[in-house]
Amino acid sequence: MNYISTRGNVGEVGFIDAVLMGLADDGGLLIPKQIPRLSEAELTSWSKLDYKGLALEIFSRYINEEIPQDELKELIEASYSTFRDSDITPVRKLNDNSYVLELFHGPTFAFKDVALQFLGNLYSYIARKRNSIINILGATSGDTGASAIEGVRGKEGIRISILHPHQRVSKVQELQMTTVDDANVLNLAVKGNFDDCQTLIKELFADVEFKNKYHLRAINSINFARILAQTVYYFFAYFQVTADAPGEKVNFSVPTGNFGDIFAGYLAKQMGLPVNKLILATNENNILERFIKEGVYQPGEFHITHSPSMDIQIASNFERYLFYLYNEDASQVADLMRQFKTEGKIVIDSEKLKQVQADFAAHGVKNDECLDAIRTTYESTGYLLDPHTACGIAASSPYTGSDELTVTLATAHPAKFDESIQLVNIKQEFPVQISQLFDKPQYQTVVEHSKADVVEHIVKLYQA
Ligand SMILES: N[C@@H](CCOP(=O)(O)O)C(=O)O
Repeated sequence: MNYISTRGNVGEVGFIDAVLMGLADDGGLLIPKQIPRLSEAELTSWSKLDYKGLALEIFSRYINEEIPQDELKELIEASYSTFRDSDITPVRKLNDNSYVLELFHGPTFAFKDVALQFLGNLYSYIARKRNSIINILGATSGDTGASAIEGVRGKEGIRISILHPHQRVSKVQELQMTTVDDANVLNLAVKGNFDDCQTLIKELFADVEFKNKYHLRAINSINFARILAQTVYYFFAYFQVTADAPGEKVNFSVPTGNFGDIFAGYLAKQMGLPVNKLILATNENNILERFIKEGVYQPGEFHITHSPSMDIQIASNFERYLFYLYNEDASQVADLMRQFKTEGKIVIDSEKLKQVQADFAAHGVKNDECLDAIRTTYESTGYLLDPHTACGIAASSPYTGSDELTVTLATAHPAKFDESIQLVNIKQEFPVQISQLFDKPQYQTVVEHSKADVVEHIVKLYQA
């Protein structure tokens, strides 16, 4: 399997080079040259596999012999042995045909661990095998940063700098990142919002000379390895909920800000998983909802919400979807992205909009609606949702109560967002791994929203 760029100006590369390149050198995103398509027989045989077995099957389709099977198996084993649930991502029934897929049993209590435990180990593997220097640069609205740091802290040959928006992540997210005292970790709290952080790092990745000089590596979902690892739980959940109805189509409701998690679902569907609707759940930062409903992709006003990890205007992985929407025509994608840069928006025609609406449904959840979903779900089932999952549940409501099976991705543990949970007057107990963070000293550097300031700090770490 080789990888190409959504903008068509990068020669084909293998999986490891795609991981190392992160953002494609032409400014686009890397995608597999061909999406592997599964036969019904393969799907049936996969339905009996456990999580790690499924991961091995899926990863093998995208990695080929670059990483020998036994070594890939070891990487998977090491990555998922850190999870607290033996199913890795267990599925719970909420009521009738409605399920939640719990993705928060990894070390930092968020879905990001599923991919970043793997990517952290993969980077170590690449550092050893290829003698490559791994200087990670990432941006976070809270969860990716904590998870990426946890995935590589203290690891030989790896350094990591993470930019987060100063005072715009939850207290627990901040503590998870900034209480880490390993010398290979740098936390920069940028005076700005997540989009500012993401734009800064994308500018640095797009400067290919700088990127190569400092060996910059990505851990955000611009890195295809992130998407790949996240497809596994769609398959896993599908097989759990259709055990008595194999082949039946399933809806997935996905809280998403950067379009990465839902794009992984789209990829699973293109591989042949019987997915019905992909329901895109977002908050008041609703660029993706507006795109799906109206066909216009244009950032709006920035809102601070109860689901801070989704306080995002510009969704990285949107470009990957555009590539498939425009029938894999990289030159059209490059034109559209140029247009976005100059005019600040992309408008698609009615034919394309029909296709978008066949692929996705969308709902932008207002702050009150999010709290309402937490409260009513707790009262009716005793299940406590985190505010992002609550957006997923609210967005899925038109589909639940029917005959259709619907799975909502539970992207984080509620203890990460106690500020929101307190607003509905629910008292929760913190897992010990979280409560102990409050006694630790914090390490972070507050910086202006300035490329020069960020560069100064990260270069110091990378040259250490
Ligand atoms: N919600 C994310 C934002 C970064 O998204 P990513 O999927 O590209 O890493 C976060 O919690 O940091």
